[in-house]
Amino acid sequence: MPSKKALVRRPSPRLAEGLVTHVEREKVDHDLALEQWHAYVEALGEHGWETLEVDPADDCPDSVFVEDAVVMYRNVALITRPGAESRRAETAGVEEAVARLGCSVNWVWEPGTLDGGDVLKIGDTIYVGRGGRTNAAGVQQVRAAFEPLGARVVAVPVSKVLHLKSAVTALPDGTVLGHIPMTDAPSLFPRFLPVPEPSGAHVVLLGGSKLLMAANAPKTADLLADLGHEPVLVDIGEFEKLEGCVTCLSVRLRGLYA
Ligand SMILES: NC(=O)NCCC[C@H](N)C(=O)O
Repeated sequence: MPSKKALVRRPSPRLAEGLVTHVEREKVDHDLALEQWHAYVEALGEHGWETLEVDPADDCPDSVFVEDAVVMYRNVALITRPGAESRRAETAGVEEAVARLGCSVNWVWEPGTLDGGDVLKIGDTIYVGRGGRTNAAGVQQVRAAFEPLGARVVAVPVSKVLHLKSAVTALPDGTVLGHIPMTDAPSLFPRFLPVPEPSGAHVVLLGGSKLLMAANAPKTADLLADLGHEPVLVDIGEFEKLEGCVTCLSVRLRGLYA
């Protein structure tokens, strides 16, 4: 049975200083963010996920966005080299956490840069967004790490948003969900479902037909419920002010050899 463990990382006291690139800076309410983070972790737990906390990185404002520090494929963890220099110190704690869980560990090296938010896995196809955070050498290093294990890596341009997964994610049946104004090349995906809200493009697959989604995409939640999915809504508004979304607050580990 696949593992249902997920890594999460408690927000740094410096969260409000997190990077913003494509949005205007808005004041982040730290207490509310912490409350939203706990509710997010609880939602994972309620749906059968054992959450494991990576040691906090209090000096790194963006460390709560733990998915950017590692990409998992089967039992192999590829430790990233984040495109933003201020985020590079985040990876050490994540590396330790995945190594402790028995993953085989690999690294992205200079000149490569890669953020986990640019990597969308659908079965054995790994889409990698080449954009502001992930460069061509980073894409190539994902190929080198995972293609020998049976993956096929497809590079996708990203220019309108921070990460590939800010624009698109995928449903359990592999259909790619995206908000058209944020997506560079929807035609690259074999099945594409346009959604009416920017946050509606982000789903975390909880298992079965359950989809973890941001509460501020009600029209998309209705659309997906009407298609037979079961949206589970969480308010992550404070993280969205920093260009975070539901996907980036956890790393699900499904290929562990426990
Ligand atoms: N994978 C993600 O969507 N990560 C969000 C990262 C947000 C953070 N403020 C950043 O700019 O790096």
